[in-house]
Amino acid sequence: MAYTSSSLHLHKHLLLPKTNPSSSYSRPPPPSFVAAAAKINGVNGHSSKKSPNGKAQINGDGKKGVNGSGRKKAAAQHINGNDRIHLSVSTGGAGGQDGFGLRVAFQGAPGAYSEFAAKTALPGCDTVPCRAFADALAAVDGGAVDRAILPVESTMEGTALRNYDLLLRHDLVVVQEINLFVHYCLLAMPGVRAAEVRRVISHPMALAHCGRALARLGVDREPVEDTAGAVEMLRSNRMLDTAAIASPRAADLYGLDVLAHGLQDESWNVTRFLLLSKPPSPVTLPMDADAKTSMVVAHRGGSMMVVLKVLSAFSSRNINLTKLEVINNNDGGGGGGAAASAGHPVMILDTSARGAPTLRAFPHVLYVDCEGASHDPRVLDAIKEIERFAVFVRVLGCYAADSNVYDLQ
Ligand SMILES: O=C(O)C(=O)C[C@]1(C(=O)O)C=C[C@@H](O)C=C1
Repeated sequence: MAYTSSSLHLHKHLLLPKTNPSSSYSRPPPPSFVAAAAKINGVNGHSSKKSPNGKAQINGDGKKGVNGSGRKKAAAQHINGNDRIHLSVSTGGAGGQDGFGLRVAFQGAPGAYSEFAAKTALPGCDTVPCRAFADALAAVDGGAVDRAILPVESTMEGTALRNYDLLLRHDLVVVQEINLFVHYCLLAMPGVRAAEVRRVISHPMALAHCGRALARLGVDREPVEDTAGAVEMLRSNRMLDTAAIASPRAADLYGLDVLAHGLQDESWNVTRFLLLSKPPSPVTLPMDADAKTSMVVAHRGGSMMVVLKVLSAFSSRNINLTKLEVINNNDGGGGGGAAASAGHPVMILDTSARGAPTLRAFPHVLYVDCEGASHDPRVLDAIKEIERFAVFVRVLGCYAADSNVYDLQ
């Protein structure tokens, strides 16, 4: 196989006992957007807070956003339960720490999970729907918006390699992480019964996450751009033999019936999103903050030895890793792996050199997230050590560590 990827999922929340969120799905969702942080036992002990955010919003294309129904009053919590960090974060430029005045691009129609993640990160922001993730990243890169939100991994699928591919091609920095609990519902036009459904449409990831339930239903599956886009399509074409997989919020937003809750094969289904900005990072963290640093390391191959050296660079300084993904493309010849870039080297924008940033091709790459800020001398030393044997290291961002998992209940 030309292109392989293996990951060590070191996310703390994956190591913790599973809650059973599906138990609460039998009741309909509350009418308002209330993102309640499900605190993860024993991780950081920080409590979550709620802050009012009742702003109705219309996105640039005239569509209503998450809070756009006019009757919705959003009560989203602060993203960081840790006051010390939260209070020290400044979003820079326009907008306060809750994101008021900031425009955040997301992929999908209003009501997509990505939009909820953006509103969880920055409750006061204005969300801007984009057709594709590439459009969302181009929008922030080009200055049309202030931030973009990107799903980068999920407990069910691992790393979203296509989205990493996109991220690495841009000169963007990670400014925040958000773990969102993703529970899927089967939505249909009002009055349609489950027995009448012949086809289910949704984002490919959602269809994959609900494979067993869909097999039980014996329906055709059709991928579309995003979950909320599926709902919108269903609604505008008044499809009576088709259902969509999307969030209960999307059902509420578009006025559809929820035929079934908690459709995902695994009850514990969390997607990790990154909030991206143009550099320099508008977020400043104090030296002693609980922070994370994300980086990409390109090397000459012989991966397992390199992996050991990378692990040693961190472990010898007592630095914990929260992610390590190994990407190898051995022949560069367009082979048939499962990843978006199967058979192709990873393209990374090199912003380190003087002059214009250049796109460079690397067949052997590691995606690494470590605990600690990029200005922490221990992290700096570890990176320096890695630079001695790696071909190239790019720090993708330094941000407040947030191991909470946010739920839309
Ligand atoms: O389609 C959406 O609603 C999205 O926000 C995208 C997306 C993804 O790409 O992973 C986000 C979270 C869910 O896992 C399903 C789909």
